[in-house]
Amino acid sequence: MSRSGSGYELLAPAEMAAADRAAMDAGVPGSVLMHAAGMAVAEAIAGRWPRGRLLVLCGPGNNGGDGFVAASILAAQGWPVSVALLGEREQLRGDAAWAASLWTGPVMAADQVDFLGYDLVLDALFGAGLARELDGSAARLVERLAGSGLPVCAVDVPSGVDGATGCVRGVAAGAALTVTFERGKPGHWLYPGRALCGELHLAGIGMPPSVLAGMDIQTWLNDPAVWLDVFPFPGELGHKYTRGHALVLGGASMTGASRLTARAAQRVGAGLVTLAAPAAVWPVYAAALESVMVAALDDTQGFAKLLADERRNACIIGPGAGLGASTREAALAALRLQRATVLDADALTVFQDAPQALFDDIQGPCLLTPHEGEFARLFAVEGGKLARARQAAHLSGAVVLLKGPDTVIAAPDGRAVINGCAPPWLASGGTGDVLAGLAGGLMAQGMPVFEAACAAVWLHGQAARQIGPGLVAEDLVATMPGVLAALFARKKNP
Ligand SMILES: NC(=O)C1=CN([C@@H]2O[C@H](COP(=O)(O)OP(=O)(O)OC[C@H]3O[C@@H](n4cnc5c(N)ncnc54)[C@H](O)[C@@H]3O)[C@@H](O)[C@H]2O)[C@@H](O)CC1
Ligand SMILES: [K+]
Repeated sequence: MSRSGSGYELLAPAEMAAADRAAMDAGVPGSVLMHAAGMAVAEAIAGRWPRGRLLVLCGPGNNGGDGFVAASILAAQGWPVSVALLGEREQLRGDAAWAASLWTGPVMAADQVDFLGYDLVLDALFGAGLARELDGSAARLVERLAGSGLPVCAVDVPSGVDGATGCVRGVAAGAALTVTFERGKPGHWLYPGRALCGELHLAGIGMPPSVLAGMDIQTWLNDPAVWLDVFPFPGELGHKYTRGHALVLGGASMTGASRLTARAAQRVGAGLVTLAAPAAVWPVYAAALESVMVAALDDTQGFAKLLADERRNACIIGPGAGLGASTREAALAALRLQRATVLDADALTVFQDAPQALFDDIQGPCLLTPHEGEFARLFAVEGGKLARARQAAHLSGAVVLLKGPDTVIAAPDGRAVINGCAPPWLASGGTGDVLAGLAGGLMAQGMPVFEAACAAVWLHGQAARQIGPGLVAEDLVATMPGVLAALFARKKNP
């Protein structure tokens, strides 16, 4: 899936509607925005497909209005265009009624549509105004569209996809191309909506920049623009003691996991990394690690004792840690001392019986990195992925990084980022351990938690893209220098 256009700010449909209203208040008529939207759709279609028989499906609101505009423009360019309307023409209101008046050809009733005989469909049924599950004639039409096998261009979102959540409300037909306006929406980047959008094209429609600049945007696509300003680029006068000291808890049996974590923390720039492991397995770790220091833990309080040295300013606990008391004690010790703390894997599950006890101790900088299973063990929250991550951050007081193909990072203050750069070959054992190490390594260097989490996810995804299929977790660590070099170059030449 390729994505064109610029812009990493995301607006939920209700926010986009508010922007539309503000633009109108600022003196840009809705019809002007709608004409620009329809024109952008027509241009996108003409730029992508050879001229062919086009069926335009218009809905009862302004999404349908965009469809009427695009139909009129393409017909004037000589495209054979047919238009069908879901609903009654007399019921159209405002800008949509104006747009329909531009179309002088026949308008079919949606239930009369026969998909045979067309080369392409423009789906302008529902966009930002989707308010409930599709049912009845609307659902039947979208089901028939999905089953038609025809290529689809969707206006704003594929009809039935909720722009706020990416969830399908009833039914939706996948598009080859989705043309949206001014800013992307969370639903373009959250699955299943993301897969249903096909290629995403972002078109400007003349919204005054002051309108968008005046919005309190809280949701972004993961992009260095969100966090580059606070990324810890090493200073010329820096030395290892100024670049943080990450302390990683090693487990008694799954020794590879925390080694990956420690190496990732090093690679991303932590000045020093110590791996603290039970004394019985200390030789395993010590033999496998050179520049990572290995400390032997003789009891469950050992980790807390290591934290007495304040220079150990960040902790990464969980990968391969095991579900015993030592993992729990280490996590609580780090949190109580308000060290920058990453809790991953076992360090999340170990609190499943009493998550509030964990949340009560989160007073300082803390990142939780659950996958969906671990998340469900800690948080009884419902809704789309973005809303659930936000609620979890609010409830716990930690930044929550909810993993998956569309990883969401949410901060307790309401900010959230959706990641769009993780290829599917990242889904393999050990990659999460590397991610925890990258985040913790950045936090050790003083990067704020939310931005560190976003940067870690981005670096992880970029490394995976460079490696390609066949990736194993170790490759991510080895690829990090090249990814960082490209990021450093971007910092110099933004
Ligand atoms: N001036 C504007 O507001 C602009 C809006 N634009 C377009 O307008 C769209 C938003 O327009 P609207 O807010 O009118 O919303 P939509 O056109 O997406 O949908 C609203 C209509 O659908 C009906 N509806 C909602 N959910 C339904 C369901 N499940 N089953 C059956 N009917 C349902 C509503 O009753 C209403 O009639 C955007 O997606 C974009 O395409 C663009 O033209 C840019 C300018
Ligand atoms: K649509």
